[in-house]
Amino acid sequence: MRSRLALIALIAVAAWLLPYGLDSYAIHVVNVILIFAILATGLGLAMGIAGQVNLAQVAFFGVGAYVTAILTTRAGLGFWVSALLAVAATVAIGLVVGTPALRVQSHYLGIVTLGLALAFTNWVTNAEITGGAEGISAIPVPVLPGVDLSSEYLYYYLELIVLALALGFGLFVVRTGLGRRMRAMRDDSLAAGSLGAEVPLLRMTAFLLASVYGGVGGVLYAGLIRYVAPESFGIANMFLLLAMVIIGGRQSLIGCVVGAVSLALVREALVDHPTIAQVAYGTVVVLVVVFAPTGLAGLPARARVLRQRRRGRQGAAPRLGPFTPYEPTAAPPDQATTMLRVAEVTMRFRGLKALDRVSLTVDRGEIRGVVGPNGSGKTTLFNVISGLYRPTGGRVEFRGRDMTGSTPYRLARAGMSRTFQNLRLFGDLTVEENVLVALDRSRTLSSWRYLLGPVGILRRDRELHRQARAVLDRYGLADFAGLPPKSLPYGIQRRVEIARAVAAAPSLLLLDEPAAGLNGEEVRQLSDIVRAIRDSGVTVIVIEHNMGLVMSLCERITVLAGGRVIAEGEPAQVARTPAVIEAYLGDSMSSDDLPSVPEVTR
Ligand SMILES: Nc1ncnc2c1ncn2[C@@H]1O[C@H](COP(=O)(O)OP(=O)(O)OP(=O)(O)O)[C@@H](O)[C@H]1O
Repeated sequence: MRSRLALIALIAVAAWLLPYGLDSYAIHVVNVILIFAILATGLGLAMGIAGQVNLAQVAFFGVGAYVTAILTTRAGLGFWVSALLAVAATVAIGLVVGTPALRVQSHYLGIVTLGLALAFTNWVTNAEITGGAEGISAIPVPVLPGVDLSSEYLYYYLELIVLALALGFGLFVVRTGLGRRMRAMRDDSLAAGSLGAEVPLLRMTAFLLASVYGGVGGVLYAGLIRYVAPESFGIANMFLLLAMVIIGGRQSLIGCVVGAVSLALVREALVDHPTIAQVAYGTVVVLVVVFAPTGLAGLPARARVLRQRRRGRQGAAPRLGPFTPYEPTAAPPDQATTMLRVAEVTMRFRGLKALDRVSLTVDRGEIRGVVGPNGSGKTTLFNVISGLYRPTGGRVEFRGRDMTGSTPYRLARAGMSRTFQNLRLFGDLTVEENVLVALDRSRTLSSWRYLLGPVGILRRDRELHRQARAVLDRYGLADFAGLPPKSLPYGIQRRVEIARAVAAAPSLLLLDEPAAGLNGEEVRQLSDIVRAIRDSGVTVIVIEHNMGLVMSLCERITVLAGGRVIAEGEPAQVARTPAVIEAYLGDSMSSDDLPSVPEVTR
C-alpha cells in the first residue's frame, strides 16, 4: 500500500514537472495525448469493464467538441456554459446509443454504434451549422480567472487535473458495487442477471459513462485546438482509440491510459507515414489479442506468476475449511405455505416440446428433488422458473405472485437464486467478488450516488466486504477469497457457486446438479450444506442425477420424463412407481440407481 502511494506521488510530481522540459510543439502533442487518455478511459469503462462494444466513442468526442464550437461561435455563449451544455448533449446522445443496449446483444451493438459513428461524420461533413468539411474555427479561449489558458503550458495543467479526476472516478466505479456488477455482467450476463444485476440498465449506464468521458474529451479538444473539423472524429481515430484500449489492457483503466500514451507517442513518431502507422497498429493489436489478451496492464501480473512458478510456490497452499451450519430458524407461521406453483407449463423449442403441461407445487421449507433421465426437461424447467426462458404456455407463481415470463433479475430481487449445471462463476472476478455481487442489492438507478454521495458508497462497500468475508468463512472458503475461481478445483468451484447463490439471501434456492463432478466425501458435505441452508429458512429445489443424494436429502421428488411429470411423492414411494422404473430403464440406467434405502452415495 505504502509503495503504491509512493508510486502515485512520484507519477504526480513527474507529471507536474513535465512541461518544464518540453518545447511548444511537444507540449501540444502531450495535450492531445491527455485528451486521448480521457477518451480511452471512457471507452475502457464501456468495453473493458462492462463488456459492451462501443464504436461510438469517437462520435461522443465529436458531439462534445462540435456543440462547444457551435454554442461559443454561433450562439455567443461563454466557453464553460457551452462546455456544460456540450457534455449534457453528449449524455443525451449516450442515452440514445444506449437504448438498443437495453435489448440487443453486445455484438449487434458493434454494428449499431459503428452506424452512429459513421452517421455523425457524415452529418458534420454535410451540415451547414457544423461548417461542413471546413469545420468551425475561432472557438474562443476558455476563460479561467488568473490563468491564461491560451498558453498550452497552462492548458496542460487543466487537462492533467481533469484526467486525474476522470481516472480517479473511473477507478472508484470499477472497484465498488457498480463496477463489480458491470464486470460480472461482462463475464456472464446470465449469471449476473440471476443474482439480481439489472443487466439492461447496467449496459445503459456503461454507455452513459462512456459518453460523459467522450463529451469532456471533446470540450477539452475544442478549447485546446479552437478549431473542429470532421476528420478529427472519423473512423481512423476510432480505430486508434480501440487500439489504445486493447493494447493497454481493456480490463484496466490504468492500462487504457498507458495504451493511450504509448500509442499516441508511436503515432507521433510515424506522423509522416500514416499508412505504415495504420498497418503497425493493426499488427500490434492482433499480436496483443493473441499473445497478451490482458494487454500491457496485464504484464506485471503475468511476470509475477512466472516468477512465482520459477521459484516454486511459497507459503502454505490454500485449504478448504469446514462448513459452519446456520442457526436454524422456524418459517414464519403467518405466511402462505406455498413457495412456488408451476401450473401447466409448456416450453416448445421449434418442433420440440421440452416441457409438456408440467405442474408442481413446492411448499415453504421443503427440499424438493427433480429427477429424470437425460433430456427430460429438468434444466428447462429451472430456466422457466428462474426467468431465463419465457414459457410457451402455463403459469409460474412465486410467493403467491404471478411471475410468468418475468426477467431473471426481477425474480432474483423477489427472492429466487440459483446455481447452474455447468457452473457459471464470474471468471475474471475473485471468489470474494463473486460473493460480493450476490450480496449487493443496490439499484442501478441509484448510481447517481457515485457523484453525490461517494462516502456513503465507500462505507456500504466496506460493510459488504465484511459480510462477504463472513460468508466465505462459513463455507470454509476464506483461503480462496482473492483467487480467480477458474484456478480452483471443481469441487471448490461448486461450493463457491452455492455460497454465492445463498449470499443473495434467497427464499427459494434452485440447485442444478450440485453434485456433478464431486467425489463421495464432497457429496456428503454438500448434503450437510443443503440441509443447513434449508434449516435456515430457505426452500430448496434440487435437480440431481445422484440418486443416493436425492433419496436421502429430499422430502418429495418430482420425476420428469419426456418433458412430463410422470411421478411425484416421497422418495421411497416414487422409487417403486412402475413408470419411473420404466423411464430409467428406458434410459439404460440400472434400477440400482433408484435405491430404496435412503443413503448418500459415497
Ligand atoms: N435452448 C434450447 N433450444 C433448443 N432445444 C433445447 C434448448 N434447451 C433445451 N433444449 C432441449 O430440450 C430438451 C430438454 O433439455 P434439458 O436440458 O431441460 O434436459 P435435462 O433433463 O436437464 O437433461 P440433463 O439431465 O442431460 O441435463 C432436450 O431435448 C434439449 O435438447
